[in-house]
Amino acid sequence: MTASIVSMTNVSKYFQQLKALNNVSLQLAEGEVLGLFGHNGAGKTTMMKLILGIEKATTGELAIFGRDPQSKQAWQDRRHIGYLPENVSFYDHLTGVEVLSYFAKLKSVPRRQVAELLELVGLTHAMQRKVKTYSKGMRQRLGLAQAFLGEPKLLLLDEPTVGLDPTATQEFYHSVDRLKQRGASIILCSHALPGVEQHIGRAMILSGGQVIAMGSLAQLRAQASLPVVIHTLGITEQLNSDPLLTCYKSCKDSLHVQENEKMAALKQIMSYDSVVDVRVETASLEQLYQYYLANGTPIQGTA
Ligand SMILES: Nc1ncnc2c1ncn2[C@@H]1O[C@H](COP(=O)(O)OP(=O)(O)OP(=O)(O)O)[C@@H](O)[C@H]1O
Repeated sequence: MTASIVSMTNVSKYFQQLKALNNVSLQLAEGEVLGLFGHNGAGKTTMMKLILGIEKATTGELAIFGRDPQSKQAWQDRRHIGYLPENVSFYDHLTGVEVLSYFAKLKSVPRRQVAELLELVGLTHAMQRKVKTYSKGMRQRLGLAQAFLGEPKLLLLDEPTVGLDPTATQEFYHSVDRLKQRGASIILCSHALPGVEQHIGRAMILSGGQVIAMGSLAQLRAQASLPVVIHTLGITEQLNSDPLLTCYKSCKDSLHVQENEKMAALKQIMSYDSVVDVRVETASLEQLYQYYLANGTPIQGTA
């Protein structure tokens, strides 16, 4: 078994009496993308800071690339970490290309990557302009380019799509997918849930510093037992008369069915010649998030 890129075992972080993180465990494998979710103050940024070695855990075990992030040797590993902080800020009087060249030098990354990354995030046209003239979205794009420098093996992205327009958001997720394919492990923290789900392997939901849900979306859906919604067209009458279909909660042309009953319901629906269309909708990340915030209980142990 390959070693985890991020290994956290029963990690807690206290700020005086406040438990910002409480008994959190995580094993993040190479090439895995974890979505980290939670309300304001849930502990997401604290977790990233512990992984970066900016903050020290109060209790618990942490290993990044197999090493304690507080150890002297860990500074070398940080070259392989890309970090986009929540509120990105740069030297305003420098141009875009100067800012990125500066970070490239700090990370010992070849200069050619600067132009490549500016192109990737769509800033080539503005690279000679001072950052103080950049819009919010342009600053965010520059922040992403900075995080992508040196093809990091571990990427920590705090609210990466804030301020990005829909095209830039899509391009950002393409970059995430590409880095993942090349083996990078990614922790992606976002309040903008729609659009995230197809790019993450697992989700962790934090509440008050504690993990209240952890797993793939399929696992979280199964645990939550949220119904699958089957939308139909052309069988309104049968939905109200067929006893094999009226037993499911029906709303106009839709049925609310438990996952394990889905195929039986679909077979029955398809037995009618008049059926024109069928669409199956599973619980979205947003719905799962709301469900676990309302019903989740703290999870202990290795995840
Ligand atoms: N240096 C600090 N000193 C004292 N308390 C802190 C410190 N850093 C964070 N906290 C507290 O720890 C808790 C978790 O904060 P954190 O920034 O990790 O939350 P978050 O999930 O990232 O929130 P947001 O979504 O608003 O960014 C909050 O109550 C916060 O006030």
